[in-house]
Amino acid sequence: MTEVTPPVVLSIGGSDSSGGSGLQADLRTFAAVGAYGATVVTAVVAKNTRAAADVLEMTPPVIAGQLKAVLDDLPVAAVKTGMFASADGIGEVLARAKAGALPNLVVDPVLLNEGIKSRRQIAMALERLLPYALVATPNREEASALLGWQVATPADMAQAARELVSGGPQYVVVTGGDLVVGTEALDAVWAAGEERYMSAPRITARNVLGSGAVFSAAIAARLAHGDAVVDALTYAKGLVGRAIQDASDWRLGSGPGPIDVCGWSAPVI
Ligand SMILES: Nc1ncnc2c1ncn2[C@@H]1O[C@H](COP(=O)(O)OP(=O)(O)O)[C@@H](O)[C@H]1O
Ligand SMILES: Cc1ncc(COP(=O)(O)O)c(N)n1
Repeated sequence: MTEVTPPVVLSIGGSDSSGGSGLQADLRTFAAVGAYGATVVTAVVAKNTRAAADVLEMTPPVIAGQLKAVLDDLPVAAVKTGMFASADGIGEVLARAKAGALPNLVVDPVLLNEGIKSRRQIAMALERLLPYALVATPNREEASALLGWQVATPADMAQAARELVSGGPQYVVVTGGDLVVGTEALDAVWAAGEERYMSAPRITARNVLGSGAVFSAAIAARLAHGDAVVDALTYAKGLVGRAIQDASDWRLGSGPGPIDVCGWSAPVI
């Protein structure tokens, strides 16, 4: 059945001037999944497909003002958080999460390496936000930073997911986009007390920019549509794989470019 009004998903994160990741990727993903996207900008990142040049942080009052404007008005059904430039910015989101105002919260604990002054403080603030998340989606490096040990192997990823669940979120996916295990793209999932892996064919592709953003945004969008969490995870895994595949011939920028979440280059069957 077609919904009359699309479900609203709120993305809280950074603007990526290249358009490949961050809020821009989230909005494309929401559109591709049939959800309406609202945004809270936490930072403006000057970057292209080669490197990030500069990060302009939004102040906590600016973040709080955007949160208030959206949450006072729109029927937000799911929320995704991405990049933050400071721990104080996360504090504003945490206050709303504690007040129960952020339904179906998906936390992608983005920890950028370039242009960020206080990575450790951001990681600690994200740890405080995680108990309010329904789903968390760290990649291996982010899981390592959150837990303080090196998440290397698939067994480590499963252990990391289990440890992060004990810190609060009900579901944790440790993504392994950069892990080469045979021909598989492997993610470790801790879901409803059970450990499992999600696996899909690994695509040899140079364009993988925004894969993590698309994955977590698709989860939030499907949750907004009313999917059970495991169904939303399965959907997102399929979508990101297809998007990487369909963008494999794209030449947008001279570094790793964006992925085809909208299916513009999908084969016509
Ligand atoms: N080359 C690839 N082929 C297939 N799936 C991939 C590939 N790279 C990443 N993925 C998938 O994309 C999702 C995002 O993972 P990842 O790339 O680890 O996130 P991030 O961008 O945060 O580092 C995961 O489901 C991962 O398995
Ligand atoms: C502004 C900004 N920059 C980078 C990322 C990480 O992107 P990904 O991990 O999905 O490639 C992000 N979520 N937001």
